Amino acid sequence: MFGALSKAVGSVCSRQGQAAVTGLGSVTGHQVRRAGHAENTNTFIREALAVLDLPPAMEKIVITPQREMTVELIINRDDGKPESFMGYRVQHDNARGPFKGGLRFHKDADLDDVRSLASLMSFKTALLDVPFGGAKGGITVDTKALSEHEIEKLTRKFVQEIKDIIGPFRDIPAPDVGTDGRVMAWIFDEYSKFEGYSPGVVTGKPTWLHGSHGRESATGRGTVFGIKNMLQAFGEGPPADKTFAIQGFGNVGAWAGRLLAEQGGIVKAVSDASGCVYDDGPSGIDVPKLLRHLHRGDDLSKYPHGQQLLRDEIFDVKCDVFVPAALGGVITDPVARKISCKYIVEAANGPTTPSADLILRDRGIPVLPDIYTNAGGVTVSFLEWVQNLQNFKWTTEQVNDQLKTRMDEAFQSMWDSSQEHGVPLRTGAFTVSLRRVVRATVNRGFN
Ligand SMILES: NC(=O)C1=CN([C@@H]2O[C@H](COP(=O)(O)OP(=O)(O)OC[C@H]3O[C@@H](n4cnc5c(N)ncnc54)[C@H](OP(=O)(O)O)[C@@H]3O)[C@@H](O)[C@H]2O)C=CC1
Ligand SMILES: O=C(O)CCC(=O)C(=O)O
Repeated sequence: MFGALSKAVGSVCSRQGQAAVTGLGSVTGHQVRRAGHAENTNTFIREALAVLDLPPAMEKIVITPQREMTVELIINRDDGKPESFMGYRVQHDNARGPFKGGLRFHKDADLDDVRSLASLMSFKTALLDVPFGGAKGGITVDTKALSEHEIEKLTRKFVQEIKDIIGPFRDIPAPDVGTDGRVMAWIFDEYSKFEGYSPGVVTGKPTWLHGSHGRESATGRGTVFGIKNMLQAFGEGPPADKTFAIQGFGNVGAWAGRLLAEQGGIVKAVSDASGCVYDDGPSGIDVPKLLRHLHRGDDLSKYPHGQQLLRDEIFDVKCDVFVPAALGGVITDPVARKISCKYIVEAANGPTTPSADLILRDRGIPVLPDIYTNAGGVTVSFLEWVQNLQNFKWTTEQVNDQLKTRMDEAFQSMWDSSQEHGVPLRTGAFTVSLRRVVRATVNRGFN
């Protein structure tokens, strides 16, 4: 086993030159179109595995999730009629610490989606070197069709069904698409009914209920730290005066947009599910004004300033940096062929398909990968969990400083590995993570 370990953690391998061919060459565009999201993630993992000289058994071990739970959730709707929903929790890997990852409430969430997102979590926590493994959960539900009371009942039902496999040292959920601090508070409350007062069972809670300062903004803020690091590494200078287009204007997209604008970045276009706003003026969209419009409950598609485009016309906007911050699988082959930006920064999880990724490489458009870009969320979740265990509260400045330090360090590791192996940043990121996950797995043993 120590032979395997030294192979696992040893340095470069002779196969690195073949990586692009070995990793993605075996996956044709046709296969990728048929494959689900999990297979897309696995393609990226396999490409990094081909760079590292790991024992062959490791491929199955790092790809296979440890546990997948599917539960039926029946609630009485407000009209008194029962309705059944499906919920999922996939625990991918816990070699480096308790399972960790968000909960997605969305009409298209399914087991395959959640499986892919769980796997990304294991490699994200490893890249940021926070002592967690990876998990993800979800419920197939259109939250826009449910009342707040119905969403609360559904959340509590979900906790009742998964309570035996979560816990502060077992598996710690957090927000993702369609969930927020309010949902995390219900999870904390429902779990505590069974196991006693347990703030550490979930992160992303409201700051007045054991949540951490800085968690709500953390993923967007981390994205902006990532953009700065990337621009600097490519010799471009700071974000000021660079142009941005942001797909998705929820928690992550809106925070990234707000912070970029504060730093002099020009946000030319933003979109959500309802449409796209575009402003080609010298200062772009007035982001605070747009946020005020949205906070009043008005649709983005009804924003009276700038120009209204169709939702997917955001991909046609010429900009320096395109930031997908919505759902996975949106950068497909046709999008990759036409997109008109210098860099893509994946604030969303899994936005680029493997075949589109190849097209972007051919076009020389660098991609800052999801497992790095959006890792600010889980990093501050880790800080929240630590505060919960200590029953202590840090200041916003302390949290944001820690976040910056960790995003900077992770960037350097990813960059160095990418340079060392002559591979794209995504493969560089996965090689760093895989080494850490495999080392922990092998050190802990299998008996
Ligand atoms: N929240 C977090 O801390 C983290 C989130 N992420 C990832 O970031 C991404 C966004 O998550 P988050 O901001 O939390 O989610 P939210 O639910 O807060 O926001 C999602 C946004 O995406 C928009 N959207 C949905 N479909 C489309 C579409 N087809 N085109 C354009 N916009 C669309 C939504 O629009 P509408 O409101 O109109 O439906 C909404 O603006 C996800 O990929 C998530 O996994 C990653 C790490 C942590
Ligand atoms: O904060 C967390 O624990 C996880 C957030 C998340 O789901 C993600 O990073 O994709």
